[in-house]
This record gives sequence, structure tokens and C-alpha cells, in this order.
Amino acid sequence: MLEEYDFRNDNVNPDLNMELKPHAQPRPYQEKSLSKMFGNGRARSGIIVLPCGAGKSLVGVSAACRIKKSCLCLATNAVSVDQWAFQFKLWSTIQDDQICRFTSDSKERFRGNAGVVVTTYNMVAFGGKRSEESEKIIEEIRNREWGLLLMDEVHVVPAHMFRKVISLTKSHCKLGLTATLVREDERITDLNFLIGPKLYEANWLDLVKGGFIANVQCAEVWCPMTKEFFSEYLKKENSKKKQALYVMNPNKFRACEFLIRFHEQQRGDKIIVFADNLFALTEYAMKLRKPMIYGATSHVERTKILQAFKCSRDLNTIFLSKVGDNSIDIPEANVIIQISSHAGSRRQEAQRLGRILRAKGKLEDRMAGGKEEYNAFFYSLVSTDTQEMFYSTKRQQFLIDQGYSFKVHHV
Ligand SMILES: Nc1ncnc2c1ncn2[C@@H]1O[C@H](COP(=O)(O)OP(=O)(O)OP(=O)(O)O)[C@@H](O)[C@H]1O
Repeated sequence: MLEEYDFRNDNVNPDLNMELKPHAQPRPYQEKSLSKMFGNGRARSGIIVLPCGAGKSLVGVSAACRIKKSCLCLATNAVSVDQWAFQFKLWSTIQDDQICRFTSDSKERFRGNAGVVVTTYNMVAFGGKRSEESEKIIEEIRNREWGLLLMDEVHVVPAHMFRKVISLTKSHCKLGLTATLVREDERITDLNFLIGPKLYEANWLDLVKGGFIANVQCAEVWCPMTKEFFSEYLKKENSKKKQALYVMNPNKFRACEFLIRFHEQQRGDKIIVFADNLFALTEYAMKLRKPMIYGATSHVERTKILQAFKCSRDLNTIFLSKVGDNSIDIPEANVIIQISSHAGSRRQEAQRLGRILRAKGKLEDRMAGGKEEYNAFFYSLVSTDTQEMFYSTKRQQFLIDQGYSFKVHHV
């Protein structure tokens, strides 16, 4: 049975006076996804899949504006909570005192009898001891009947946390948003069961043709192992060092150095280099004299680096560990170089590609037949004849299913 909410005839829950602002003009695919949700004048629960940078926020805010009841919006971390609160204010007429954030740093409450609360899955699901203030807010969240439960990045939240959040809150309609409906644990069916069916999935290449997301050239760069590294790689006693050897392969290092120089100097691009392996991240970043961000980088340092990367022409390349997969928002970047990754994760691959999908420049240049053919570049550096080749093929599967093709470059 599909869960449907007849929000117009809900006389029990107070209305929330909120409209889209006139400048908020949903694009055709955003409109289409909303029409799947509101097809018969009621709100249907389910999941909308749009690639990163295609504008999930406007879809979420539009859904809340149509239902016009209290809305609980769940994000994966505090940075996203701030972004969602900002997006609600950007696209809708919601008053400042009708929207509030609930995180460990901001414990706001809305005025009046209806509003929007933006918080994290963790804040709601947390089972430990809370401050008195948090306890009161969480009680309100649990006791209220929400018109809409808006759930961001549904593919990354562990299934048990979903169950908890859904069982702790009461909502008439649930909308899940995601860019990649793939999980390595194959628990996607749990999402359908807990939230609802997939309502709409945009075709990535159609969005590229329309100029709504960047046109990415994907390439796999095959780097032969040097003789010394390969003979070490083959030794039995080095089985634990295999990854370090194929990541630190000097030919791979040189390819990375070449690509950075080419994109910085010839095209004036902004580059992110991803490495999951911390040793490699540090070595590469130090040798190439570029800043890096990883789990232990302080908030102050991280902000300083990101600010310089965004605004200064002197800093065009940064190194990121997997902390950058989801939570760091860097719309300026248009080149990704992967030097090491999490085994065969298709989701990580898609998530990383998503970092550079934000379309830049003029719409008419980007559209099919426009001036720019490719305006973003995604490179995976792979040491040939090693395990990495196998992982790489698996990682690409999701993107290939979306219609991307990978060009192979030989070093
Ligand atoms: N209909 C629209 N009209 C104009 N700009 C839009 C529209 N929809 C989205 N955008 C812009 O596109 C950009 C991406 O939107 P948004 O941040 O919502 O993407 P997203 O799908 O949430 O991406 P990510 O997953 O990377 O966060 C933003 O700058 C947003 O303002």
C-alpha cells in the first residue's frame, strides 16, 4: 500500500504559512519529480533521486511549501543542517522565527504552532543522556505530528538508524532525497520499505545535455609499476604492504604531478586530490607542497584552507582524505584526481564525482552543442597489474550504468 497524505483536508495539524519565493522556479526535472510526489493532490511518500548539484534542496523546500504543515528535515551532519536552514530561507517565504536548527551547537525553537526543524539523524536517534534543554526539544520533536519528514542523503544513513528515527517520530509523509541509490550493503530495499518507493530518478546525461550539471570527462590513468615496486609487490612477505606499494608507485606520483600542473597552468582549474590512504595523502601533499585536510585537521585549519582554495588564485589544489566524500562543500572544484580509494565502493566513486558536478560558467556554453565540451575532469590513477585494477572496474559500475564512459590513458 502506498502511503498518501491528504494534507489539504488535514484539519488537525496547524498550517504553516510558507510559499516559494517568485525567483524559485523549479527546473523541468525538479517539477517532474514533484509531480510524481503530488500526482493526485495528495502527498505520496518515497524517494527522489537526483545527481549531486542538480538541486535537491529546492525539491525538498518545494515539497514542504506544498504541504504547508510542520516539517522535520533530517541531514547527516551539522554543516548540512546549516545548509538546509539556509536553503529554506533562500527559496521560501518562511519567517526566521518559524525555522530552527537543532544540533549540539544550536538549540533553537520555532515560535507559533507550526514550523520547520532542521536537525541530524544522530540527534534524533541518540539514545544516551542529553542536556535538559535538548531533552525538551527532542520531546517536542517526538510528540508532534509532522506533515513532512524530509530526509537528506538517505543512502548513507545506516538502516538501523532509519528504523529508529522513523519509529520515534510521527509523520504523515516521508520524502527521501539522494544522489545515488546504491549501497554496498545492498540494503536499498530497506529504504523502500521504510520510506516508500522510488518516485523519480533523473537521467544524469539528460541533465548534462540541458547544461544543468557539469559535463565530466572520466578517465582511468594506467600507471605501470616501476620495476623495484613491482618486485616488492610480488613478494609473499609483503602481502600487507601491497596497498602502500601500488599507491606509492613512483609512476603514479609522476602522473599526479603532471595532471596537477597541466590543469593548474593550462586551464586554470581547481583540483581536489583524493586519497583514502593517510600515509599516501601525507607523502603526496608534502612532496607536491599542497595543503591537505583529513580527519584530524582542526576546524580552524580546515576553514582556512577551504577559504583560500575557494577565493585565492594562489591555491588551486588541495588533498583530501575520505572526510571530503560527503561533508565538504566545494562548488569551485572542477577536477578530481583519485590516488587511492576504498576498495570497490561504487557509492564512493559516485559521491566523489558528485563533488564536481556543480555546473560552472554560462548555461549556453554548457548546453549540448555549446562552446565547452568538457568542463570537469575525473581521473582515477591505477597501478597496472595490481589489485587496484580489479577494484577500479567495480567502482566504476554505477557511473557506467548512468551512461558515463571511462577513457583509458596510458602513462
Ligand atoms: N531551479 C533552480 N533555479 C536556479 N538555481 C537552481 C535551481 N535548482 C538548483 N539550483 C542551484 O543549483 C545548485 C545546486 O543545488 P543544491 O545545493 O540543492 O544541489 P544538491 O542536489 O543538493 O547537491 P549536493 O548533493 O551536491 O548538495 C545551487 O547553487 C542551487 O542554488
